[in-house]
This record gives sequence, C-alpha cells and structure tokens, in this order.
Amino acid sequence: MICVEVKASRDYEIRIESGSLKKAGEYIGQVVAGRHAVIVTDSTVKELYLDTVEESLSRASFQTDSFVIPSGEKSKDAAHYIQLLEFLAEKTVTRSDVLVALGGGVVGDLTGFAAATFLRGVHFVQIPTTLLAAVDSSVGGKTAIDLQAGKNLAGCFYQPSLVLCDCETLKSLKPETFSEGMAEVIKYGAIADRKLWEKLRAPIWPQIEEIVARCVEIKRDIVEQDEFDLGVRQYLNFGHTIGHSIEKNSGYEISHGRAVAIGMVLAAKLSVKQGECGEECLGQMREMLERYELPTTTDYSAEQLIGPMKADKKRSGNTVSFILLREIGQCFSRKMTINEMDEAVREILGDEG
Ligand SMILES: NC(=O)c1ccc[n+]([C@@H]2O[C@H](COP(=O)([O-])OP(=O)(O)OC[C@H]3O[C@@H](n4cnc5c(N)ncnc54)[C@H](O)[C@@H]3O)[C@@H](O)[C@H]2O)c1
Ligand SMILES: O=C(O)C(=O)C[C@@H](O)[C@H](O)[C@H](O)COP(=O)(O)O
Ligand SMILES: [Zn+2]
Repeated sequence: MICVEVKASRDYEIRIESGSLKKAGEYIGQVVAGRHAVIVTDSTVKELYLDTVEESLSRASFQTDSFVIPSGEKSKDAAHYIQLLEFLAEKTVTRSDVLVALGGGVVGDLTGFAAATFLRGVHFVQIPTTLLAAVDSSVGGKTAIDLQAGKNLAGCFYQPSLVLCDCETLKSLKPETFSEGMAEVIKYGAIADRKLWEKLRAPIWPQIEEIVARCVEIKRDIVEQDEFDLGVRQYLNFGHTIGHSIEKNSGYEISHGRAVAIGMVLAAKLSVKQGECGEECLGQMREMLERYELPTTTDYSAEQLIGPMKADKKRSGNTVSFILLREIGQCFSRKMTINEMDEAVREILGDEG
C-alpha cells in the first residue's frame, strides 16, 4: 500500500492499494463516526463494483443506500444535484454519516458538492475508478456541477475524509477512457515533473501505482500551498481554459480528458508564439498525446472557442491568468486581457494544422 497524506482544511490520506475495494468498509469506519453510508455511483460502475463496496460496508456494520446516476458528463448538472440532495434528506442522512463517491470524476465532483452543501457539510470519501479520478479529481477538494452557461460553474472547495484508490478497477476501463486519464497524467509531467514525463514513454501498466502516486503527490504539494486556487494551484489548470470551452461547445460529447489534450497543445503553441519555450516543446507535447491516442487539433473556430473561455475561473475583471509552458516540466502563469486572449486564440488557430 502507498499512502499519501494531505494537509488542508481537512487532513486526509490517499491510500493506493490493490484490492482495497473489499476493505472499503473497514477503512471508512476508521475515519467517520456514523454508520450510515450513501454510495453515489453511475450506471456503468454500479454493475461492476457496487456490490463489492456495499458488502464491505455492511461487514463493517454500515447501513447502506445507493444513488445511481446515468454515466457521463451530462449527469453532472443541477437536476441530478437536487435529486441527490432530496434523496439524502429522504434517507435521513445526518452530519456524522458519509457519502461514498464510487466512480469517475463526474460522480466525484457531484458527490463532493452534495456532501459540502447537504446539512452544510457531511463527510465524503472518494473511491476513484477511472485513471482521471485516481490521479486528479479525487484529490484536492474541488467539487462542481456544470451550469447551462458552462463547465464547473457552481461548486466549492470541500475536502474528502479519505481517498481509496484500488488500481485493479482501472483494468475494466475502455482503452479510450484510460487514455483520457493519461491526458491529466501528461499534464502533471508537463507542468511539474520532467522525470515523470520520461516514464510515460515506457509501458504504463507495470508502473501504474507508482504513476498514480507521483501524480497525487504533485497535486498534494500544490494544494497544500494554495488550497483555494488563488496562485500556484492554477498551474493544474494548464490546457483547461481552452479545454473547458471545447467541452462546452461540443455539448459535452467531447470528454474532459480529450478536450484538455487539445487545450494543452494550443497552450503549448501559445507558449511558443510568445517566445517562452522552443518549438521542440510543442512537438514533444503532440508526440506524447498521440502516443496515448489523444486528439491534438480542433475544428472549432476561434470565434466559437472564445465565448466560453471568458467564463474561466482564473478571470478577474478584464484579465485572465493563462498557464504557459517554459519547458516540459515547468510552467508559469501570464495575465492577459480579454482582448489579448482573443487575439492569441485567433493567432494560434489561424495556422493550426
Ligand atoms: N475536481 C477535480 O479536481 C477534477 C479534476 C479533473 C477532472 N474533473 C472532472 O472529472 C470529470 C471527468 O472524469 P472521468 O474522466 O473520470 O469521467 P467519468 O466520470 O464520466 O467516467 C468516464 C467513463 O468511465 C466509466 N467508468 C468509470 N469507472 C469505470 C471502470 N472502472 N470500468 C469501466 N468503466 C468505468 C464511467 O461510467 C464513464 O462512462 C469531468 O467532469 C471533469 O470536469 C474534476
Ligand atoms: O484541482 C485543480 O485545481 C484543477 O484545476 C484540476 C483540473 O484537472 C480539473 O479539471 C478542475 O476541475 C478544473 O477546475 P476549474 O476550476 O477550472 O473548474
Ligand atoms: Zn482536468
């Protein structure tokens, strides 16, 4: 077992342990006082892992209920959020009880937001079952739902009480869903760790636990410095200003990981245009994403992309902080006015191809 400790507004452990799904009840029992657990999952994960987690919780004397949403980003919305809150009220969940997010980033973000707001805060535990959730969304306490107006526009910072990562669950992922998680892994290498980047050239499965652990350590180190996203945490948003716009433009048909992959190429391209890194950096970014069969180009026009980019949470008044690369393994933040961002996007898309 690898254990990574996080010190934030709530301290907690990330336990990376093969087979730990069967120990969920025992582990959750160690961090919460109540004995009522509501498992939130999606329609795909329910068929694969719900019974195992329910049985484990029952063995540890938990009463369990489950709330199942349809798989996919479209469930991360206000309607499912309200349905979940009504369900928790109907089941008389109390502040000492626990919500268990069993699934990918969609389940985790929605459950976290419900846990933060139901009764003004009940415990929640993340059990990530996608690579993306294991390396990124289960850690750090960003919770959110999408609004009609855009991605992740309602949410709050609310840390889980425990993250339990059983990499065995990643074996049932479709190859394209595994690749979507690799987009965030590639992000960590690009912004913070050249050595991690190099490891991604070797087969991933034999080193999966080590890779997950390194990613969550990088995220932990950043979150411990800036839990509330006012400074260095914004580095974790590399590729996301354009990525979120691509997701929104596609009506959430293009997944987060794929959209972020394209966003990272365009951010790298902007870094080259601004003289901050060499052409080879952009080439390496494209090569690494292609290695994992991730997209590197978009058909959306600058006109289409710019609108949603203005809703970025790194915006303050008329400026947006844009995350650029210095080299693979090092990034920084540059403030741009909305007009400068508009011009930059037109420029980088103008010669796309
Ligand atoms: N809070 C954060 O810090 C943070 C970080 C990154 C991404 N996110 C959010 O995470 C979401 C994307 O997460 P995701 O990529 O996990 O998407 P997802 O939750 O939609 O899962 C992707 C697909 O994989 C299926 N699935 C999950 N586990 C499986 C398993 N073990 N075997 C087979 N199928 C499985 C799901 O049913 C779904 O169809 C986005 O909404 C994004 O905004 C949040
Ligand atoms: O944890 C963070 O901070 C991140 O930015 C991680 C991102 O991968 C993630 O997609 C996050 O949800 C984006 O946040 P947002 O603030 O741009 O909505
Ligand atoms: Zn992301």
